[in-house]
Amino acid sequence: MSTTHAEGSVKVAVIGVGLVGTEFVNQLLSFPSPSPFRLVALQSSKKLLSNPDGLLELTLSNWKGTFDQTKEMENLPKTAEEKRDQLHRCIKGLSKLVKLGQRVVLVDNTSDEIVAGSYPVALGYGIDVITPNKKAFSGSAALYSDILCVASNGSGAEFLNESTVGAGLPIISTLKGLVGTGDKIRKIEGVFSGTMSYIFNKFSTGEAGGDNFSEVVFEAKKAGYTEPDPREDLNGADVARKLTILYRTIISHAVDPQSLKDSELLVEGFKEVNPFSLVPEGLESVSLQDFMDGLPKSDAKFSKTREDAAKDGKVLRYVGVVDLTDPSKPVIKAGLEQYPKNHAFATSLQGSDNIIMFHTERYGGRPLIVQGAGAGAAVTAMGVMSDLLKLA
Ligand SMILES: NC(=O)C1=CN([C@@H]2O[C@H](COP(=O)(O)OP(=O)(O)OC[C@H]3O[C@@H](n4cnc5c(N)ncnc54)[C@H](OP(=O)(O)O)[C@@H]3O)[C@@H](O)[C@H]2O)C=CC1
Ligand SMILES: N[C@@H](CC=O)C(=O)O
Ligand code: NA
Repeated sequence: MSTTHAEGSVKVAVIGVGLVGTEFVNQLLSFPSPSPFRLVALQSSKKLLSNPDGLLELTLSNWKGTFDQTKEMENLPKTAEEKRDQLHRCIKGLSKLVKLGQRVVLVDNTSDEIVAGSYPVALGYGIDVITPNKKAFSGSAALYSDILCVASNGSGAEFLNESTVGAGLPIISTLKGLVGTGDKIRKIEGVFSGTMSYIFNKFSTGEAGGDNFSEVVFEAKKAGYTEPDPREDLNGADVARKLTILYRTIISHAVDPQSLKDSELLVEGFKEVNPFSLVPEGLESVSLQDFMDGLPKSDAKFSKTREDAAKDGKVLRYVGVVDLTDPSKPVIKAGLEQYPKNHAFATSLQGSDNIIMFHTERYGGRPLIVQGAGAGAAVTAMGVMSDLLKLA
């Protein structure tokens, strides 16, 4: 059945058609008619499907086949500079639709730094940016403040990044609601990694014995919870990125972006957080395959840590904290902690669940808590779709 489109529909250009991107396009094309959205471009690292008049006639049942059959781009960009130029040309092409008075959204479903670095260009052309990609908001303060400045300079374009923290869970929107209405954040703490949650919910139940550490890591990868390279999860970088995003969302609220200093925004982003790493020594820089092959050698060490905690009646959980109790000395940290078996982090989490507690002035001694699946294609794409709905 063909989809009809609402007058003045939002034009959507998708970059990144992997796990999350594929599910996102499925959700977009499942939207009931008349759909407020119209796909105008689909791009992977090798293929670009677009139409000079800006519209793609794709349906839920034919889009994947059509994209798979699309020929690879000629003269594929090789260097970072070539990739950036190619991307900027595509964004400039999209800006023609903006000039015609249409709302255009770039949906970045990659984990690519170069794509993330192009957000100021897109926003500058009046193209909205929606993404689950954490790179732009957790990297250098220079890029982050560029994004804030361009987004506030009157082009009317917005950036929305709900799925960068807690996947589809309403974490960013809850935080914006709290700070936007004048509440004071004292501390945000919780289990922020779907991968780490899955691993420790299965690996450390408080009982002796159980699966090997490497087995549960491979299961988390197979389930689509990990980053393309699971070391990004295991070394704490992914949690550090999420904590950086939350911290920056708080401090950039209601402040003129021009007045924010890079030092306030963490000059080097997540690299300043220094999380505890679970990647065994010697496997940090080897190929992904060598890492996977080498991980089982550390199983005994992880089992010992689990048994030591179990002897004290405790379980292991990987937890992150943004502590603003003293706002002049923010503390951002992430690491492997031990919790009693009756603690909320031990009893209430299953699968890839995240649990995030907002301790604020208004909520007093009983924090506002958001909990649920924090990784996986379906829930992540839902968060991206829900951001898109805010613009429709
Ligand atoms: N998986 C999850 O549960 C969650 C993921 N996220 C985030 O969502 C994003 C996507 O994750 P996921 O779908 O799992 O990752 P995948 O690796 O499955 O997909 C990423 C896609 O991006 C494409 N890509 C990479 N670089 C470029 C580029 N320069 N231009 C065009 N396309 C490019 C790749 O194309 P090709 O195949 O051609 O190489 C690939 O298909 C990541 O940023 C991740 O952190 C956020 C929350 C949860
Ligand atoms: N790899 C991430 C995916 C979501 O951000 C995680 O495990 O949480
Ligand atoms: Na979220």
